[in-house]
Amino acid sequence: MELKAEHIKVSYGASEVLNRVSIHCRQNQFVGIIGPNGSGKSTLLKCIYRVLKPKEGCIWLDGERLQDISVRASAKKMAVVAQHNYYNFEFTVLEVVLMGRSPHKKIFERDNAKDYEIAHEALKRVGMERFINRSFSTLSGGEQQRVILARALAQDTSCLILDEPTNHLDITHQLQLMEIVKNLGITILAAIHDLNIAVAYCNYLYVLKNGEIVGQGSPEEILTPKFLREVYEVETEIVKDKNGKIHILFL
Ligand SMILES: Nc1ncnc2c1ncn2[C@@H]1O[C@H](COP(=O)(O)OP(=O)(O)OP(=O)(O)O)[C@@H](O)[C@H]1O
Repeated sequence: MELKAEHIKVSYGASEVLNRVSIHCRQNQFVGIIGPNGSGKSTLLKCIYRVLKPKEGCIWLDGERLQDISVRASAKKMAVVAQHNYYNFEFTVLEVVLMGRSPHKKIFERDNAKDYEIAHEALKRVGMERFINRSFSTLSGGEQQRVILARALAQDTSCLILDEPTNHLDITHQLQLMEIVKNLGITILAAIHDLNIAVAYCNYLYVLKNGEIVGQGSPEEILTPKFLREVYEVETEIVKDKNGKIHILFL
């Protein structure tokens, strides 16, 4: 699926948080959004997954304007792993993952054997099948994050939006999540803090600072010590490993 955001403007009261931000995720590209705290990454993603309505600008899914598509129809195309996941009621892990199936069902249609199979498979993929009957609220932050990824996998979409997906995860599960997501072979848009994770998995990066895109390109093209100094005010050294992949050392 192709995803485009054009000239997105968002303000909270008098303060402008996004100023005419445009991004383009081509089909099956893994696109990262990086940038300092408060630069507007989550706000941009929230506009895309319909939690926020931009003041100006337009979002396109496969050439259709998001505002012209029903929420159910967009949920069939786009799944979300957000930063914070709260439920007001007690749900088991299985119930949370089954929620991923709801865009595919009619109102009041019950989950069927195929839905259960898909949910089990998704939980297995993220290594959470043994927690299937646990209450979601009793899980650790990292376990919850993996269940939310399972819910997104069960949604079976051609686009996945991730807001700092590795936040709560230890290094094993950070890499596991990124590998799972990459291997889906679908369009991915992810806000990522860890620059080395972004380098390792993204084909293309957008850099946000103070609500504006200040850089874009492949990680190798844009992540230079000079650019990182300008954006993050840190000193770095870029090294290449034996496969030619770059790694950022913070000095
Ligand atoms: N509901 C709100 N009301 C007022 N200001 C808000 C609101 N939500 C976000 N902001 C502000 O908008 C700016 C952008 O926030 P956003 O969460 O998009 O940044 P971010 O780049 O995702 O940050 P982080 O890396 O810290 O998660 C911040 O200055 C934040 O304080």
